[in-house]
Amino acid sequence: MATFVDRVVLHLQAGNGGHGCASVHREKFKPLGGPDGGKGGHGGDITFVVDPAVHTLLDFHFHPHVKAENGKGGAGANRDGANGRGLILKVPDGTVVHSADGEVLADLVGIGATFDVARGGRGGRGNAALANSRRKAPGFAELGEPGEQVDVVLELKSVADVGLVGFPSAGKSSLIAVISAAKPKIADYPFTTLVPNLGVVQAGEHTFTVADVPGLIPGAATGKGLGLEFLRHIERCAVLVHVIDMATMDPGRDPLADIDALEAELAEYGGLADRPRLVALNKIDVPDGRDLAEIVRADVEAKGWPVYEISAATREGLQELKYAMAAAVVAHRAANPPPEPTRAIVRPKAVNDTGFLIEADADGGFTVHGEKPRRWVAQTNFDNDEAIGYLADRLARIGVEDALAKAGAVPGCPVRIGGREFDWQPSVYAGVEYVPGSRGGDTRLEESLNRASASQRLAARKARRVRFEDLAAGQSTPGAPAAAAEGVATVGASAAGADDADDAATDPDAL
Ligand SMILES: Nc1nc2c(ncn2[C@@H]2O[C@H](COP(=O)(O)OP(=O)(O)OP(=O)(O)O)[C@@H](O)[C@H]2O)c(=O)[nH]1
Ligand SMILES: [Mg+2]
Repeated sequence: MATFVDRVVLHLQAGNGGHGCASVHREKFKPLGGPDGGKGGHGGDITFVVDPAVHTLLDFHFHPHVKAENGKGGAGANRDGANGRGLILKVPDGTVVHSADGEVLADLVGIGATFDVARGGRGGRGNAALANSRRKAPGFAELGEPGEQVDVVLELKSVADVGLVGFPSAGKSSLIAVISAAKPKIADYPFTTLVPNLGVVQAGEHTFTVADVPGLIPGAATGKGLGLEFLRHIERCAVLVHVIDMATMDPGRDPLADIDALEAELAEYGGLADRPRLVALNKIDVPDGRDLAEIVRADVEAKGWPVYEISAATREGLQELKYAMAAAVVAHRAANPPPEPTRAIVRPKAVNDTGFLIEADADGGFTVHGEKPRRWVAQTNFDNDEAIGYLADRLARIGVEDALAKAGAVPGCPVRIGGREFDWQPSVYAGVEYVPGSRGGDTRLEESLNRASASQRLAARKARRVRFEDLAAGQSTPGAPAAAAEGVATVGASAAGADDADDAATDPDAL
């Protein structure tokens, strides 16, 4: 029988985005025909899907490193790169996905349940897409983003209808072997069963699954023996069957004490109180076994649970037990319709796509947190000055530069964004000359203050109009030519102002 693997650590790497391309269109008699670099394809995602044909996590055990395909790079003539193929990993029903630090990311129950676990990186834009009215022929393109890299722990909680509960060597594996086609290991030493065995049982027209799990000893709920392994698998069973050993020679153990000990562990684990119980008194074929069973039967029945005297060795009493199990499972199914497969699971990580946050570091530097700054840094080719300037423009536009200045950054101090470290040089990358003024002042601000205000410009325009009207009326004055020249200059200045505003409003990089 194939090894049953119910816990694996997986290292997942979604595909990287393809790089955008920087290319210039060339044609005869048209040497510089404009930018035509295409964008890179997106990297492939990694998704878990519950598949009915998969029963263990064994495949992942042998292949714990999984990588989806990268996006292809863009090319000239506006050719976009192909997207990387996504990977669909088939997992068994009842797989729980944990993050490396133990947080439950998804609980995959029901055929078809899916979970997008690692997202591929976005492809970079080519220089054709980066061109705008100001930057007509960008000599750079965006890099593709790296795909998400995550480590997860997959854990399989068996989804069986009936769980067999009992002390080690009570005969649980022997029972599942005789009522189903499962061939578990059976031996006369405790903890023979280390991982659960699942068997399919047919009773009349009903079919159900039975899980034989490792033996339980007192203290299991706190981790003794293989207790937690055992309890994890019992958690999802609809019906529990106590398998009680009628032939144990251990001093201090008797059937009722065994049941009480098992119940105490189940109660400590919690959440199992509502499961219907059956009691199978096993090994009645041994001398005294049958007598013992008859003696304790009444006491067990007093707990309100149906009792079956069986022998896994001689197969006595198995039919009644099988039919009783089937009846309990059918009753449970009728009361609890099968769970809807979880198709869309909201990713637990909140994606902040709006802003950024500045954190002061111990060494006098600053770290900028935020989805956009992180992504923009990842998209930047640091071998290309134009691309670096573009990054600085983008960061300045959402206010990172101002916020750093406010937080107390001084030129030259380290600023960390998306795992990279920069020396902060305000506005230099953006190509704007920064001339430090007096403390609290800024020469650029003073220049703009010297400009005529809107009301002054309006007054000048009115004055001009009056003079033109005067001219039209034929009242020539000696000051008119000078006034006309002043008017032209004013108009020119305001037109330049409008240009600035237009650029800022239509710049697609604000995205
Ligand atoms: N005489 C007799 N022996 C049995 C019967 N059922 C099981 N045994 C024996 O009891 C021993 C333990 O059986 P297992 O089926 O391995 O017990 P288990 O409950 O699965 O034990 P663990 O896996 O260790 O928890 C084996 O030697 C079996 O042959 C029975 O009905 N009659
Ligand atoms: Mg066993």
